[in-house]
Amino acid sequence: MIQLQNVSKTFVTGKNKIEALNDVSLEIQKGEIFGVIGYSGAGKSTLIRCVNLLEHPTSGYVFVDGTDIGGLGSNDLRKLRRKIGMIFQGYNLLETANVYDNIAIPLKLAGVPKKVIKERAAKYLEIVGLQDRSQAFPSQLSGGQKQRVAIARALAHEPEVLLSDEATSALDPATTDSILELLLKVNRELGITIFLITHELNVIQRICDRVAVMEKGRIIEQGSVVDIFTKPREPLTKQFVRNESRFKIPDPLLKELLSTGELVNLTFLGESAKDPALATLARKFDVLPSIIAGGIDQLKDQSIGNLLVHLKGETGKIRDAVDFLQSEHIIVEEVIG
Ligand SMILES: Nc1ncnc2c1ncn2[C@@H]1O[C@H](COP(=O)(O)OP(=O)(O)OP(=O)(O)O)[C@@H](O)[C@H]1O
Repeated sequence: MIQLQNVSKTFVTGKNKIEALNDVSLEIQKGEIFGVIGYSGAGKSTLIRCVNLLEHPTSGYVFVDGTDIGGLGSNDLRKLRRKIGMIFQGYNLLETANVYDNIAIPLKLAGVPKKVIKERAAKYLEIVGLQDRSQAFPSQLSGGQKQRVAIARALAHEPEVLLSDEATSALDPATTDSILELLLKVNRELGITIFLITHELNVIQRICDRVAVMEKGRIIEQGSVVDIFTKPREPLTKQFVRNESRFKIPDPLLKELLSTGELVNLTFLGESAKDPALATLARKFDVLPSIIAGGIDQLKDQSIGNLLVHLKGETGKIRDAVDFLQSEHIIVEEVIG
């Protein structure tokens, strides 16, 4: 649906040159939710803005539905932009217009007939759960409701793709969850492809199919959300994943546990969650496992179990036990002090 090929973007301000994007290549499939995660300044906003040419790449190509959008004239570009809706962290609503007009005015400017405008406003306000608030002004709405209006406004153009620029970053956790649920509904029920950028792993975890990690204008790692969660390779990816989902062991406890055995993080996926693997360690390998901590991460379509386990036994036997766990498709990571 969207392809970025070797996209670079350099901003020149006075004597300074900022390489906001450096040779970025990505492919977003039709119907998926694709997220880009990175810290502030990584280049995420610049990247997403290249998809609808709010920002023009310095070099490289952007294809939407097979069309090289860099080569489009202004008329065709306007048509293409109708295929692509966008929502923002700051909502970008017209404060002086009520909810209905926030949806209706852009449609009117796009030449949509009045009757269709009415139908679409009703339809999409219902989808976002604000059918009763069409006469309210943005100042009378909560942040979550404002984002719902912005989503309805974007959907009312019946786009194929929705771009989301940190849409939940200004919202509290419960409201974030409800907006993420809405984005999932938009993806599943309306079949809209979603390309989002965020600095919150929770957003990636809850709704994305695939993710790219961005640092200093480059994509440093990308893959399915499950792979990135279970087998992060790059230090930054590990930092995102561990901060969110791994156990923080107090130093004194860590020292004590390491002085009496080995400490391993076990990650269970799918079928491996059902095997009585830990019981086997004691029976077959003479290794005593003690569970120190445990948790479950819920991803979009599956859950991942995590256990922090202390293994007590002879070193050779612990090695055999770890080999056995790996043969059972459990991901084993040694915790070192
Ligand atoms: N219009 C601009 N002119 C000059 N520099 C810019 C411009 N837009 C972005 N930059 C610079 O490009 C780099 C990437 O910025 P960008 O906003 O894309 O990052 P980001 O990952 O989205 O971060 P944030 O979440 O803080 O916006 C930064 O160093 C930023 O200062």
